[in-house]
Amino acid sequence: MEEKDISRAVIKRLPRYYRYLGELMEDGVERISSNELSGRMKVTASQIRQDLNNFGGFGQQGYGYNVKYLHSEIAKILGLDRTHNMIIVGAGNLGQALANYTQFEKQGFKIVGIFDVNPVMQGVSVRGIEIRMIDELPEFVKDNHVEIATLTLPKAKALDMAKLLVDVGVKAIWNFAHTDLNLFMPEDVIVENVHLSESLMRLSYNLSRFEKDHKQEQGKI
Ligand SMILES: NC(=O)c1ccc[n+]([C@@H]2O[C@H](COP(=O)([O-])OP(=O)(O)OC[C@H]3O[C@@H](n4cnc5c(N)ncnc54)[C@H](O)[C@@H]3O)[C@@H](O)[C@H]2O)c1
Repeated sequence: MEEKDISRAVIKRLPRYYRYLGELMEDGVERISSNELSGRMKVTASQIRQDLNNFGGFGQQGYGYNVKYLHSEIAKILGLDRTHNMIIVGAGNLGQALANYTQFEKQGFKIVGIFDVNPVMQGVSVRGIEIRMIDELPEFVKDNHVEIATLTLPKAKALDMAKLLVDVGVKAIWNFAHTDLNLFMPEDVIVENVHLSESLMRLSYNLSRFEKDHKQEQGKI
């Protein structure tokens, strides 16, 4: 399958296709046309065909897409066809909430360790995963083939921690601390910054716009 030159916009949409296809599989649906998928996802059928054609076209005229096949091909593209060992650094509210969420494991992201600097937390378990102290981290990363580190620690500590993690062999950082770590990391370190408040700001913008439009509509009557 050709995967080169897939635009970032398409890659960004793939997780959503993957989620819908997973739901279709759970419902026992074996094939789906781009029109049906379009109805469910509220994306135009031509956009769906265009997006999925990037990968050599999974669809067949008059047959539609084989849901299971498409799901597994997208999984391969997204690297979900294998397990990724992951640790959480910062075992506070957010770190523990992420550790308690079982869905990541189902998608192949296995939380193998949780780390913190607060000695009070040493040995406490979250969903059966023991919280360890940072001094154990370098050896743990090497021994457990840790690929991804989730950063849920204070912003001021994030960069130093990221550097330490990279030094001991972590390849990817899922960063929740409010700093754009990618700007400070070597290019071969993969960083995904997550800012829930940005999502909330988009919601707020849409809400304000809706209210404004609604008032204008009322003004016309
Ligand atoms: N990106 C987002 O959308 C989002 C949302 C909520 C919170 N946050 C951020 O996530 C971080 C955690 O938030 P929280 O509410 O869980 O805070 P918290 O205070 O409950 O937890 C932070 C934890 O990090 C630990 N810690 C401090 N220094 C450390 C170090 N050097 N190494 C390892 N652990 C260390 C603390 O002991 C504490 O247990 C904060 O930076 C917060 O701003 C981001």
